[in-house]
Amino acid sequence: MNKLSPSILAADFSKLGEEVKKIDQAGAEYLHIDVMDGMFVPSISFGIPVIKSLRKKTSRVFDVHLMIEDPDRYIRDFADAGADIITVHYEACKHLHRTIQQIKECGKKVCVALNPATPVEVLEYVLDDLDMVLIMSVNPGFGGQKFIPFTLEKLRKLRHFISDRGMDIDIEVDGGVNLDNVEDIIKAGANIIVAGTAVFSGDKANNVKLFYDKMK
Ligand SMILES: O=C(CO)[C@H](O)[C@H](O)COP(=O)(O)O
Ligand SMILES: [Fe+2]
Repeated sequence: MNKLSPSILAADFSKLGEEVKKIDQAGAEYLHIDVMDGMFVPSISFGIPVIKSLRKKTSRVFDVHLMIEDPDRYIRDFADAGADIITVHYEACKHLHRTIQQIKECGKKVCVALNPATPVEVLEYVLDDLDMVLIMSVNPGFGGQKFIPFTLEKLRKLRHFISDRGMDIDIEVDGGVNLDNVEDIIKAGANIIVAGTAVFSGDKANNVKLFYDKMK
């Protein structure tokens, strides 16, 4: 099933609770929460206290995208704050296998994100332990960037890589997704769609509806 995961990075932070309620009521099944540390990526966004307070506003799936160096230091804290899925970057983990086990020990779903330049083959030995793979379709760090076209081919490659191994795990795509490219992205193999700017600009509830119409 295809699902939408609106990225709150594009929301109005001065009324975050209301914005989250609006997209929840519009039917978005996931909430994409971008945590940035100013080290792995240039920006600093928000962290654990924000997730804790949002947890009181919605029971939707919290899809927490950690763009932080050495995420092992904070896995337990993000799990306790209310994350359902914890995504770590391949490029930010010194010992990826250990980090994945830590997330599983917290009882949370595990996702590994790959930057645009990272090949899908790096996941060979950990794929069995993953619930989802996140393909970055922009270089992480900012919302509102342009979708990088070669990542479509990468999505196709990953879908084959997974099915060749007799598996069926979620593929999430993140960065520059909009109503004009989402159908091609789904055709290429993604089934969890992150969209920030394209959901939070203008009529949010209608944008969620328009995405789900295209994602059928
Ligand atoms: O991880 C991210 C940036 O690093 C964001 O999730 C992503 O950029 C979504 O925003 P938009 O849809 O505006 O591109
Ligand atoms: Fe993200």
